[in-house]
Amino acid sequence: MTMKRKKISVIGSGFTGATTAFFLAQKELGDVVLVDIPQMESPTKGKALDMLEAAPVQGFDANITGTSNYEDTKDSDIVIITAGIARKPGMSRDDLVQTNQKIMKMVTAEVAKYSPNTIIIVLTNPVDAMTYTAYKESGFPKERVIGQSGVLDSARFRTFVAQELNMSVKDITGFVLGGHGDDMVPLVRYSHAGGIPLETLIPKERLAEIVDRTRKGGAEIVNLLGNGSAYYAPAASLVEMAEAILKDQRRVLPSIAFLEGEYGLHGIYLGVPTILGAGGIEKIIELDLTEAEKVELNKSVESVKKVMKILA
Ligand SMILES: NC(=O)C1=CN([C@@H]2O[C@H](COP(=O)(O)OP(=O)(O)OC[C@H]3O[C@@H](n4cnc5c(N)ncnc54)[C@H](O)[C@@H]3O)[C@@H](O)[C@H]2O)C=CC1
Ligand SMILES: O=C([O-])CC(=O)C(=O)O
Repeated sequence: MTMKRKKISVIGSGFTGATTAFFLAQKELGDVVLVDIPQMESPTKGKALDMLEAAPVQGFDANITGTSNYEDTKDSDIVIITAGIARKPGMSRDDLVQTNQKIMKMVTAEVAKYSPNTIIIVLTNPVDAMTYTAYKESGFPKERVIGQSGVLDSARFRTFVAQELNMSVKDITGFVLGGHGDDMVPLVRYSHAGGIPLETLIPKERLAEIVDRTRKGGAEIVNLLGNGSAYYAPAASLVEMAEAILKDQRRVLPSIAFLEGEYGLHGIYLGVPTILGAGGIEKIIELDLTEAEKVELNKSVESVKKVMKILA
């Protein structure tokens, strides 16, 4: 029996796109096609070749190519969209909406034309609204258009908790609900260290500080970098989602999913716990929320709706 390699296209060959391409190849999840605009074709080809030349040293079997021609993305199993501008210190993610919506529309149209059966994962900010844009523009079923925020936000939360407790990050779980903005909702009640509820291990005030740092985790990196936003942890998060889909793992991961009644919400893309498998979002998991958590979630929903109103 011959096993065909998977094909993964990554649109946008900037910091997040290039890093994602490299992680995908290192994990041998498939052959990677890295796409950018024609003016960026040469550096995109250069990055792809440079990565490919790491293969003999690191010992991975995956082809990586750079292009500005969407024909090269034909019949992708997964397309990851990172195309667009990133924020600079002092900006919010929402300040990117007008520019990135235009880019998202153009990119999605090309992606859908050449890979009508693919699964799209969106990273571009403001990601809840951009995932909605890709959904509308592609005409794909909602299960096949997914956004990335919760894996990253939970990873930040888990990092800070592991540091606080001086424990392995491997044993820390976290759950972040809502939009990818400053009022995201890290669900402490559903977070554990080695199966032990965090609330029994960390004093309330410290937990509140960790939640606050998580909410501002993107801005913390933006301020440190000075000229761009995070890319290693975002790329790692995209790859975890892509792997769950490509290998039909049915992982329980937070994704930005289209809600039609879940959590009492309709017609909005928002970060919720999901099962990711071969079909994309196989299931949205509804958690019981306390009244206080509901209030926090609604605040986050209002922020996402405000950005969605700007969409043309
Ligand atoms: N959802 C999340 O958790 C995260 C989202 N982001 C977002 O991801 C996006 C990308 O970030 P970076 O890679 O750091 O930015 P970057 O500026 O390094 O790369 C963006 C790339 O997109 C390309 N691009 C622009 N228009 C395009 C088009 N029409 N077609 C194809 N490519 C196009 C640019 O030429 C550039 O190479 C930003 O919007 C950023 O805010 C970044 C980190 C986490
Ligand atoms: O903060 C940003 O602009 C990029 C991003 O979404 C993140 O790192 O969480």
